Amino acid sequence: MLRGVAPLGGDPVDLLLADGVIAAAGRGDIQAALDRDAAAGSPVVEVDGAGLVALPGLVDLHTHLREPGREDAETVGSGTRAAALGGFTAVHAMANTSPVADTAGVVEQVWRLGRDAGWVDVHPVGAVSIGLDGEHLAELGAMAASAARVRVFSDDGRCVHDPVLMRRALEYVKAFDGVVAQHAQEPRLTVGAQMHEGVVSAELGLTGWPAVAEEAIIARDVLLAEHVGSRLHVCHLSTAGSVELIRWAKSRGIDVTAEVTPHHLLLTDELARDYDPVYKVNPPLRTQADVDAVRDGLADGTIDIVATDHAPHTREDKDCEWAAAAMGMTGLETALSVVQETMVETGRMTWADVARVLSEAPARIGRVTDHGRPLTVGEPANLTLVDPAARTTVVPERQGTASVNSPFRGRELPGRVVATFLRGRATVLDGHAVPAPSATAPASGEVR
Ligand SMILES: NC(=O)N[C@@H](CC(=O)O)C(=O)O
Repeated sequence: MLRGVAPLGGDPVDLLLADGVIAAAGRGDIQAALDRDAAAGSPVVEVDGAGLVALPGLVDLHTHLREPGREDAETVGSGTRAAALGGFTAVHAMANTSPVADTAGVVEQVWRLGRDAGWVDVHPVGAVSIGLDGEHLAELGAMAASAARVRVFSDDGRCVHDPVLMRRALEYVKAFDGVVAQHAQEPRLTVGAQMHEGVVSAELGLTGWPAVAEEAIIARDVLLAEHVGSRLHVCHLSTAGSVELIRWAKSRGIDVTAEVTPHHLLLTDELARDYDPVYKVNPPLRTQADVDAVRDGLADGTIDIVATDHAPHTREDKDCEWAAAAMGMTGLETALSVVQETMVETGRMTWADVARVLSEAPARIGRVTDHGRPLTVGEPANLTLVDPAARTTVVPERQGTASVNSPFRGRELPGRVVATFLRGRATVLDGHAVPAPSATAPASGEVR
């Protein structure tokens, strides 16, 4: 029973979660349902929701869980616990694992690990090309037909740079309503790239990653998507020019969606000046003009979603000189706070907009039908409760993720995830992770 929560920041109501769904909403109805449950001896957990905003459980279209292969950086268990702590109830696990998730066998393994961990629903992303080699199409149909029901395909970490392979992938996924999520990076324009190409890279003497390398691929791909009449999704869009291209493509009716990461909404390439590799990421942090453009694009709907690109790396891979360090930063546990700071507190977005970009739209793009739903009676009880008045200082060592490469270390951010519910069961209560009861134990974490 959630007392006095504010769905999407609106008027407070009581929500009764039972049998995996929102069983009742309001006041009088709830008391009658509660009395029935108490008489039946059902366990009742009460949450005082005063001051809390209720959002549909967040859905991440872009998470690196690292298992199989790099369990020293993250496992499906640690990564999905981090996700729950960040308010997520579903994540899409990227395919750049070892082995690569390019067969039905690997995607089913990741899906099963997620189900057994029980923190969030894990939807594996299938690789577009075998071994991410960019040459041979992977078994997309077999992955779509597997138990993991893959609908999102991506070589993320690498760009599908061959236009013929990209065209084939776009054509092929139509058969099962899939989508190709492109990591837009023209490889020839970014050989040896270390950071955004601009004033700062010139001053630091680091090889630049020019905006045009992203924009050239996006321009090509929206035209390919139009030509074959398929769905295209653009991963971690980062430049002002990319926003303009997506705006143009949408105005032509091209079926394209785009994501921006929390770090590209807040941080700039100026941070590279102290050569701390925690700020090294792909695509790189850009300029303030780019940050302003992606905020505008997200606010006006050109950019559809915020996706974390949670990319955990070990200390060995990050605590070294800039040029040798791996690219990527963690993000699951700070995403909502960064969106609150950059979009809500600046007056650009409401909590209903936050629900759209962090839950409803990513669920729709990934064809996840039981997440991103309205908070109304009869809907699956996948939701998160946020205290927008709280402020939290980021301490990576205290987070759920197994890696500590957060670019927000020491920064105070607004908002705190107080509770998360997956089909009515609390995965987070009072800001702490609540492990799933084993399959045989009574459902004591279930909230009524
Ligand atoms: N975003 C990153 O900087 N890194 C990602 C892959 C990628 O998107 O390049 C990773 O897997 O580490």
